[in-house]
Amino acid sequence: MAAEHHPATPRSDGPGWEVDRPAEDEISEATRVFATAINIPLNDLLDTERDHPVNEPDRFLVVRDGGRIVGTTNSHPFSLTVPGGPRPAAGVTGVGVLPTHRRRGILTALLREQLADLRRRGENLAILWASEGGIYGRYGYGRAFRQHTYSVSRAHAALRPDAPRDPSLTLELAEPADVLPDLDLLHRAAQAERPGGFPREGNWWKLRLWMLSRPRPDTSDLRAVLVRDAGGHPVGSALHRVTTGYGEGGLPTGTVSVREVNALTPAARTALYEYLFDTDLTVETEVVGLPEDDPLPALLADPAQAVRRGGVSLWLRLVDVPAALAERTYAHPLDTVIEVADRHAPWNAGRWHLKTDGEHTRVEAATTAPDLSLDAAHLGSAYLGRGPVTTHVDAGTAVEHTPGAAARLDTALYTPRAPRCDTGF
Ligand SMILES: CC(=O)SCCNC(=O)CCNC(=O)[C@H](O)C(C)(C)COP(=O)(O)OP(=O)(O)OC[C@H]1O[C@@H](n2cnc3c(N)ncnc32)[C@H](O)[C@@H]1OP(=O)(O)O
Repeated sequence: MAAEHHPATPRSDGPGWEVDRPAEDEISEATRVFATAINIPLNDLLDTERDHPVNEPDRFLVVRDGGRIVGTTNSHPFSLTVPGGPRPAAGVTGVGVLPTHRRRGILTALLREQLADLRRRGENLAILWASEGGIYGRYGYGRAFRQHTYSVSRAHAALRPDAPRDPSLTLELAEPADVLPDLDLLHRAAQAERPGGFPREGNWWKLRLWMLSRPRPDTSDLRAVLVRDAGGHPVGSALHRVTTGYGEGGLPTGTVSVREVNALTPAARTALYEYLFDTDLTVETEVVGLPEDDPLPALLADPAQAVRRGGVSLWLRLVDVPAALAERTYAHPLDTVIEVADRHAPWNAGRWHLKTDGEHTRVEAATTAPDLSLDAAHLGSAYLGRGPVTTHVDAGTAVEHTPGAAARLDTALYTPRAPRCDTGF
C-alpha cells in the first residue's frame, strides 16, 4: 500500500486533485484502496470481482498522490425504473479515500468529475447506497427512500382470515441457482411495478446470490421457495435462510431471514408469508428490504405485534436536471418555474420552466420569476415521488415564492406505489 501521507492544509473544494481513469493493471490497486477505505477484507472484493465481473473498467475514476492511487469511485450502468418506465442511470459505488488522505477534497474532486462523466454518457440519474447519511447531500444526492425490515414473531404470525388463499397453488423449495429463470421472471415483474429498482442483467443475479449465500455461523444455505399456479407457472418467490439457535432448556430460538419476496398475485403473497412464518425450530421471521407501503402489515391479523425498523436508504441525484425532469411522467399536469442551486454540477444551476400534461413534458431554461427555489438534492429526494419538497420548505432549506407551489410539485411527482430497490451494488 504505502501511499505516503503528506499533511496539507485541509480543503474540500475539489480543485487541485487530478481525477483520472486507472490503467487496466491498476484496477486491483484501486480495489485495494476501496477495501482499505471501507474496512472490508480485500479477498471479499477480489472474489466478487473475479467470479462475477460486473465492473466496467472505464467507469472507474481515481485520484493519485505521488503516483499511488489514494481515492476511488466507480459506477455501474443500470436501467432504473422511474415513473414512466425504465431509464438509463448510474449506480455509484466503490467510493473510498485512504485514511491517510481524508478531508483534503479528494472525494469532492472524484464526485464532481464523475457527474461530468455520467452526463457525457447520457445517464441523467445517479443512485447510490450511502455508507453514512452525512456524506452525499452536499453533492446534490437526496435520500429518495428507505428500506424497511419487519420482524414477526411466530406467536403473532397469523394472517387475517380474509387474506386471499388459493388451494390450487403449490410450494416448491429449490436451490436458487436451479430456478434462476423463474426468480428472474418474478423479479422483473416486481421491478416494473414500482420505481427505484432495476432488473438484474448480466452477472447481477450471480453477485446477488453470492452476497446472500456468504457463510454465516449456524445458518442454513440460501433457499428459494417458489409458488406455482395450477398450470405450473411461477407466481411467487422468496429467498431466505434459517439461523439455528437453542436457548434455556434447549428450546429452539431460530430465525427465518427473508431477503426477497416477489408475488404476482395477492394469493401467492399469502402462500409465501404463511410458509415463511411457520418454520419449525424458529420463533421469528425477519423480512428485510420491504418498501414503505408493503402489504405485509395489511395481511397480519395483529399488525401491532410486528416490529418495523428502518433500514438502508437509496440516494438519488439528477445528473442533468432538465433532462431527468423531462424523462419521467407525472401524476398531474403542472406548469411551474423552479430555481435550482447546484454547486457541483453547474450546468443544472438556474431557472427551469417545467410544463407537463402528465405524459408529455418540456423543461426549458426560464427567465421569469421562480415559483420555488431549491437545491438539486431536494429534487433528488423528490424524484421517485415519496420525498416531499414541502418538507424542505417547512424546514426552511427550500423557499416557496408562489404559495402552494411546493405542494403542486409534490402532487405531480407523486407515485402511488412507494419505491423499492432490492439489489446491493
Ligand atoms: C456509494 C459508496 O461507495 S458509499 C462508501 C463511502 N465510503 C466510505 O464510507 C469509506 C470510508 N470513508 C472514506 O473513504 C472517506 O472519508 C470519504 C470518501 C467518505 C470522504 O472522502 P474525503 O476525501 O475525506 O472527502 P472530502 O475531503 O472531499 O470532503 C468533502 C466534504 O464532505 C465531508 N465529509 C467527508 N466524509 C464525511 C462523512 N463520513 N460524514 C460527514 N461528512 C463527511 C467533509 O467534511 C467535507 O465537508 P465540507 O465540504 O463541508 O468541507
